[in-house]
Amino acid sequence: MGILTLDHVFKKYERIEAVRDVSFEIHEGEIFGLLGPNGAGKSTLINMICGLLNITKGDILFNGKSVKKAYVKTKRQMGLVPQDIALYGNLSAYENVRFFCSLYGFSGRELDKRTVKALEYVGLLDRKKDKPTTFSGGMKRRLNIACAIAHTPKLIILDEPTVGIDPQSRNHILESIKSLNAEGSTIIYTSHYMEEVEAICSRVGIMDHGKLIALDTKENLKDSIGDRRTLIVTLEKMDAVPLDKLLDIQGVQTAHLEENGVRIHVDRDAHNFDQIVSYFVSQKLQVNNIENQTPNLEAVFMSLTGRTLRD
Ligand SMILES: Nc1ncnc2c1ncn2[C@@H]1O[C@H](COP(=O)(O)OP(=O)(O)OP(=O)(O)O)[C@@H](O)[C@H]1O
Repeated sequence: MGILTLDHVFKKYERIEAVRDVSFEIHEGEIFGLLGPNGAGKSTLINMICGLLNITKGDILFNGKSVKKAYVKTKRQMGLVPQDIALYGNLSAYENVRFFCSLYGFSGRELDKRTVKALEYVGLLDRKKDKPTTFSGGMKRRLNIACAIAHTPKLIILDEPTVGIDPQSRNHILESIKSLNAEGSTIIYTSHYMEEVEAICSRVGIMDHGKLIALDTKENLKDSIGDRRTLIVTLEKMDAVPLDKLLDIQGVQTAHLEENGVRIHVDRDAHNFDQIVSYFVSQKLQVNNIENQTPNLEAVFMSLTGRTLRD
């Protein structure tokens, strides 16, 4: 049995059905990626897992016990890094972590030891005396993570922890997640950045409009669209780009306009490069670049929904 089981979970807000019949299992020891565009229902699902939101229908079991019941001991084994940063501005970094960890029943030397370790994990020990109000966005996010992990939870859930931060903090966060996992924590990582999910997760669930539309290892997901390649054609100007004639070229499966050009899916073995270039030339559209992409999770999402993750 998995560490976490979602069994036909629904969530209905007043008017919106944000989560619709989602079922899956999280295996102990894995880094599971929950990928989906804004509004897909990821945060709603996460908040139900942590018991912060009521489940409209269905159930979620953590270590075999329903999260609907307030089993304090069970809940202590979860750590949530929420999307919105939750820190006390008038406390130092050290005091913030210490406070959150104390809520889990730790005190004295053990509490201090855990506080130091968590700050070390996120690379903020040298700033322990400073208040978060003096921190950059990335440092605040790292401190937020330290507060959620100091009690060494078995399951750590991170809800888009890298939104709007600098690349250095982002790398730091991704590395800390890998280390926490190597030390035994199971991780759920939600994001709409497919590069991050590809970099650290082993299995991936893809959500869209409240539904789980795919779940597998990232390799299997990419293999599932292995019958095609993606060409990204960058154009000098985007005046008028008729796509219908492109679809007449043998081996072209789909074509979508993007900000600076056209994204074209072609059969994996198609030899239609010349015809595609000739088509743009015939339309008097100057081609600045053509990128031949190997399948990634963005392509999987595109293949399932016809949209990009950031539409
Ligand atoms: N408290 C709420 N009341 C009503 N509707 C809500 C509430 N919270 C979320 N929603 C709606 O539920 C849907 C799913 O939102 P949710 O925040 O779970 O998505 P998400 O995948 O986490 O997206 P994001 O990355 O933007 O947070 C959206 O349509 C959103 O507008």
